[in-house]
Amino acid sequence: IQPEAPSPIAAPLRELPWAQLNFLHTTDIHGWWGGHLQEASFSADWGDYVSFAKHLRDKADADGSDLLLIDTGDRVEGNAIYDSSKPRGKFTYEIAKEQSIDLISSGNHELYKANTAEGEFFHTVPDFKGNYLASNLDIYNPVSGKLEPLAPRFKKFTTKNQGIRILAFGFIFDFTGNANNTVVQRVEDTVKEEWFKESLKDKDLDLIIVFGHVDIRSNEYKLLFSNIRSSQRDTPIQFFGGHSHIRDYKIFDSKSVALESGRYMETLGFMSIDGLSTGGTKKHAPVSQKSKIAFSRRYIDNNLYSLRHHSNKDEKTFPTDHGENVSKAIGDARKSLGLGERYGCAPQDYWVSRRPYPHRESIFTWIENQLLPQSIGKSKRIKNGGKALVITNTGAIRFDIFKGAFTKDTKFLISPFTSGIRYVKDVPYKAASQVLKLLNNEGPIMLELMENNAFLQPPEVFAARYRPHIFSSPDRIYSTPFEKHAQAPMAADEEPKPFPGYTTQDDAGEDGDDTVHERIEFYNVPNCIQSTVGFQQNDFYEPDTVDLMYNEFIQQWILLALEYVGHNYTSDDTESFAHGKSFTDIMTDWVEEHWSTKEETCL
Ligand SMILES: Nc1ccn([C@@H]2O[C@H](COP(=O)(O)O)[C@@H](O)[C@H]2O)c(=O)n1
Repeated sequence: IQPEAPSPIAAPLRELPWAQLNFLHTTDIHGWWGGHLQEASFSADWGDYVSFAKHLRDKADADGSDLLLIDTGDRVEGNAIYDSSKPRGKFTYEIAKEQSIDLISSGNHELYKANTAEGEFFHTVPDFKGNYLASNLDIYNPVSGKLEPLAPRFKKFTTKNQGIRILAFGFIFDFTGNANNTVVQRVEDTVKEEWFKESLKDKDLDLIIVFGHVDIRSNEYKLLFSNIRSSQRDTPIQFFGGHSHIRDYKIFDSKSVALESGRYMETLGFMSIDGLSTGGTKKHAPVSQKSKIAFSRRYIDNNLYSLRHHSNKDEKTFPTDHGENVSKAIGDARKSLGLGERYGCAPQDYWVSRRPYPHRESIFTWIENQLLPQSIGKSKRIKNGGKALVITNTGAIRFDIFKGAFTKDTKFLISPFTSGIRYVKDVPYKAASQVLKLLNNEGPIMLELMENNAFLQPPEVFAARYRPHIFSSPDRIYSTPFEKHAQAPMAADEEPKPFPGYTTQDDAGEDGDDTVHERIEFYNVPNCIQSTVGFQQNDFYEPDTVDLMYNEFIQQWILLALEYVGHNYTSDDTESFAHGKSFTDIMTDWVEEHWSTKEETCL
């Protein structure tokens, strides 16, 4: 645990359903190696995970069962430890490789920029040699220039204790936003490949694992399931997914299920299978002689109260030397990056999706009404009487702002990306004012986004397209007041009481979370929000033209929307605002100017 992390809090827990074959699954870590330093529920760090996995491995060795660790990508971008280091990712690879991961794959964030994909090639792939799989991902070898698989396409192996013979594939969804040094092959094309069909002819298998950076309810996994099932009629198939940042579990058929394990080191997904055949040479008799296959899942809140409980350890016996060294290395990296540097004090909480939009506690309402108008309003063009519409995608904002200190750490949690703001000058207002609607409503742009597997909302919100039940209904707004610090210390004889946190509903019911929590509200937000800048309250007439400004990440969709309303602009018609200053820096400057750093407002 990091020295500044809040202490773990006692809570009612559900046990881990330990079985013949067990898994720990992480996904979408996005650089949160240090855990959450403002939330007790998720305050354990990567070093604690190293200790936890060691205890569970020992347990498996002691009772003759097996444990496998899986990570399904998006390890980078989203936390100061990755994004504020120079070069970006300087500490990430060294920290990640301290965990012994059995199956690992790439996410889309490893591929947005060419040098991040090269980071995989030069670091993560060799660090996890033999365990990194890339079933549908190629890279132009940075040394030879030749296109080649980033890592092996598949792997067959036998588990250490039970002798379970496993065939594993590591996929990424049909991502189209990658830099041009990688090639993602669509899943529908990959399943037609000879190597894939050939690998499925193997009759000496006890289990197939499909893991990857893929929403477990996506068309890609649907297709993989039907394809594999048609040649392996009876073999159990275990899927692990990611990308949508949520906890979820899907049942495909009586012998096939899928687990997705959240985001940002909040969740350690636990999965177990009983009743598998064991065709390999096994060192131990099967743990249980169940003839029927049985799957179980648990989503572990990543904090020391949970981790100690599930490993049957206490404060003294839980930390291993290895784990403590990893925690120290994370702490040293954080210190060297100066992440405690304070830019201001947030006067209140601002939420991504715990409040509806618009709302005075919505982070998007703050950006729309204060941050963007006040920052862009200072520009010469606006001061000289110009007007602008400024559009940004909600998915660019990655996390909530908590009342109190806004530090260098906070800056990158909220907005880790390097994108600046660009604009098209003097766009006819009639056209410019239709763009937001086109980006947000069902229609041609939305169809294009879907076809490109691109999205502009936060991933958790986008996940609702397959799971509408995750949204709160608007009339629940204040029915369960959220109190961040509701976790009162317990008296020694008191039973732990539930406090707000994850309350997951999945295909197996509502008992998946290891910690019994009270529900937190979750609201929809649009693809994009828009600020109007330079308009006066008493403006009577519409302007003829405005500057149409936008987060550069969404340029292709802005230009497409303009084309749809009859105005063809190309990227040559666009200019960068403030010499390409990133949105992240624009936000930080605003915070420095408007939110006092005085100690007493930071309590
Ligand atoms: N440079 C970037 C990269 C991504 N986004 C937005 O992030 C969302 C996707 O996040 P995942 O972690 O699920 O890959 C999506 O809304 C993108 O629009 C961005 O704004 N800038």
